[in-house]
Amino acid sequence: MAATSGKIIHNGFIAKHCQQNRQFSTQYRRDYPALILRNLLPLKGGKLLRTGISANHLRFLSKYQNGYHNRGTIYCNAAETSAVSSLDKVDFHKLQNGSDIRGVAVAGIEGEPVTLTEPVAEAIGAGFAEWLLEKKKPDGSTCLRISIGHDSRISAQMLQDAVSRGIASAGLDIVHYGLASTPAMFDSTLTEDDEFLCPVDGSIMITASHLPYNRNGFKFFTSAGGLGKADIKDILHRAAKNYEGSGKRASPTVTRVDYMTIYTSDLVNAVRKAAGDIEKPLEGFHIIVDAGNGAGGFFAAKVLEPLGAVTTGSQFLEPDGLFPNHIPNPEDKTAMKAITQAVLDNKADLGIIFDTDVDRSAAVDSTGREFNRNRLIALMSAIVLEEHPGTTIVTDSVTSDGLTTFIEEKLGGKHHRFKRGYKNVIDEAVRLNTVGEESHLAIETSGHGALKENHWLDDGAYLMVKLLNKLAAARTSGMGGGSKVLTDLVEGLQEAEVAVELRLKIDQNHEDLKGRPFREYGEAVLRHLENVTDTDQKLQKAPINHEGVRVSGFGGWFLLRLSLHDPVLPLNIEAPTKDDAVKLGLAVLAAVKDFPALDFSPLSKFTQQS
Ligand SMILES: O=P(O)(O)OC[C@H]1O[C@H](O)[C@H](O)[C@@H](O)[C@@H]1O
Repeated sequence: MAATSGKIIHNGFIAKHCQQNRQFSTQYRRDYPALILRNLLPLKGGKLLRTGISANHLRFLSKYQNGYHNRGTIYCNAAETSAVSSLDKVDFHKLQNGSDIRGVAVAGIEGEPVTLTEPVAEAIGAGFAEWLLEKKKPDGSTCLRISIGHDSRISAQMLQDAVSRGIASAGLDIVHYGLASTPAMFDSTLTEDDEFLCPVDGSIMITASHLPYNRNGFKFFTSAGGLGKADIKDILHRAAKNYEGSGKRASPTVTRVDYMTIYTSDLVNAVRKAAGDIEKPLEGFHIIVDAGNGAGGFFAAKVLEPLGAVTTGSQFLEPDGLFPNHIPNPEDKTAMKAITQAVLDNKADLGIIFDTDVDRSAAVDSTGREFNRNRLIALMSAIVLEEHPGTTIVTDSVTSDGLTTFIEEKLGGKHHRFKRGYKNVIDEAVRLNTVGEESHLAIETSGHGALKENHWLDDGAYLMVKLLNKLAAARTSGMGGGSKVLTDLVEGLQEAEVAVELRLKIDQNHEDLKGRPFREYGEAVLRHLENVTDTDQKLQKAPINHEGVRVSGFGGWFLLRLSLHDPVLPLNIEAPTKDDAVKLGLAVLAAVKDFPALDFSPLSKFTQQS
């Protein structure tokens, strides 16, 4: 969604940030009475003491931090940032996580020292600003502008202020959006709207997606999309230099913009337009949202309700960076159980669940059947193939054989199974279009998904808008209410009785690595597995495969591959029965047990169960 019309700024004001002590304090401007916070939090000289913040205090702070209220000035240090001294030597490259930056931002968990300190974040902010200057090469008359948003994590404000100082040191303008979603941040690089100071030249989302509360990180965008691995490496390289250099300190001038107003009104307008310009196309539908206390709570009040839907029974809409109810993650079984139960208890038509930063989503129909993983891809493929017959659907590597059959035989499309990683999948769909193969959907089993019609924006909320369009259109054409229209669309998708993912860890300190990086070791395991399966008559290697070793046999399949981020070999097995799945597991076990640095105990355990 990229807005192009003029709109009114809400909450727009200028906030000047004062120069801060490099090691300790972060200044927040709030109109919540400073006294209340002072009573609750241990203060010393206008700053929080750096020890003894209890879980309750953190919870209070996490909720409090996410309001849009401003003015009164409070000096505090929301998250403890110095388990390592702030000027300790830092290996910046270890903060790279594929095409994101991630680290530990809150102290207190044993064995997880803080790596994302204020000085580190400040150096990263400066690194991104320098990278952007080099990319855009503005002439002297223009000043580049960067938008910054964050999810509900308790370290969000601390990191936001620190990256802002870094950006200001490079002389760029800064716009704060407050609590926002990752897709909204990308959207702000595309939207043309002077009043909202858009488009921005670059954008930063402060999030660590579904990871635990003590982690945090950064995602970066320009109008060309999310930055790739090489760009992140470059930014971290620059950050390391900034961190070591003396670096000039800057007091950023920040403009606050309620960008989520633009973003949500675009989502609302998309549904209205698809329904033939009806004001309340979802009137009479009961739809429940579960935001898992992440940033997605807006979807109930700002998207569904204006469209006429009833949202009672929605849960965990309040931002709470300690995630007290469940992990905001549609891949998590507890999270899916929570939304399913809410739909059944409230006799709702549909349930919608988001991850923390709303770039991933899943749904549940009125009978409690989940639309996630392969079923969500099947549903989205059905919708997109109705609009674009024959188009190619690009997915990640762990998708099922049943999905391929469904897309190709039932829907008449083409399934291009590529690699794991949302950026890989999106980039591949973009590439296919450039070489003449039409593709309109790139989607992962993780719940990430992007459409060509939506600028290839990786947006969990927009995926849900496509489902809402379908509900609204079905009712308009007299096809009856409820989510049956969606359930009917995935009719015929074959789903395996047994579907497991086992994650086999590589011990990086094991002598069998002989000092090699874990990736080399993992690749050696994969090569060996490939050779062994080549000689087994009962197994057939997938003729086209872009990642790891994918093999069919015993009516099912397995895929062993290297994790995108971790020293782990994830193994997916799908089969019609447990016995068949065990046979596939035993074939893998026979090959990997020659590698002592690999912890294959989850696989041994799986093959012993019958
Ligand atoms: O390779 P894995 O460890 O399974 O992780 C892969 C996943 O990592 C992150 O969560 C990305 O956001 C996903 O796009 C990706 O699929």
